[in-house]
Amino acid sequence: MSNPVYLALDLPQLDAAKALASRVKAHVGGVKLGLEFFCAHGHHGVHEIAHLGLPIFLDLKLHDIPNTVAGAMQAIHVLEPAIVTVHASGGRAMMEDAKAAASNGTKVVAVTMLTSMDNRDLERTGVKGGAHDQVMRLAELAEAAGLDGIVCSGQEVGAVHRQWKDGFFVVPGLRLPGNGAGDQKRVVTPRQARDDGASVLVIGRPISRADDPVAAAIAVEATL
Ligand SMILES: O=C(O)c1cc(=O)[nH]c(=O)n1[C@@H]1O[C@H](COP(=O)(O)O)[C@@H](O)[C@H]1O
Repeated sequence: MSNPVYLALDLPQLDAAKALASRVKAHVGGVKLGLEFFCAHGHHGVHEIAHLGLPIFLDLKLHDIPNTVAGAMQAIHVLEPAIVTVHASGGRAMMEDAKAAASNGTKVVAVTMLTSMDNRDLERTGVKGGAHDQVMRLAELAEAAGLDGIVCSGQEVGAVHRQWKDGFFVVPGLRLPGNGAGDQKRVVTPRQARDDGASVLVIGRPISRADDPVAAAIAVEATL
């Protein structure tokens, strides 16, 4: 099985991001370029990282009216991303149009409830019922809209996987014992997420901020 770990390159400097990705390349299955990277370096930055030959997960978390999201999807065809994110809370029509506008080779996945939120945070946004209910509800909506899968925490991926057998599940908020959680609140280990059905394991700071990122990537790989 190929390595399910995607390294989140949340770094402000393009040179530093390129250097980090090329150092850990042999120990990850792909790289994730998110809002910080894309706002700073745009298409040029994505092309630069693509030269390394790893699959690219473009984590843009699109969330707007259907027409605007579809337009954004078309504008990134040229980057040939393996995976792109939209927000499930944008609704069914937005997700349908996002999928219709994406390239055939791109998986479109919907962010359900950010791993940086707990039940209290969710309730403050006006949503009752807790993380499990919210993720299950939005996963059902994403599946009905024809998306490839969702993003959720490792605490919900087992239940979602039982309900959506052939879904593609992206799980961030992963930590080895001893790693600081930082701003993440719904955290599990990479191994637990994989065993519960995650297709992709997103890991950033435990590797990118480690004293020795290569050793940290190897340590994650060794647990899988
Ligand atoms: O869509 C994501 O990738 C994402 C969704 C989510 O709910 N939580 C989450 O942390 N992420 C991303 O996953 C990465 C996690 O980074 P670390 O917490 O440093 O491992 C970041 O790049 C986040 O943008």
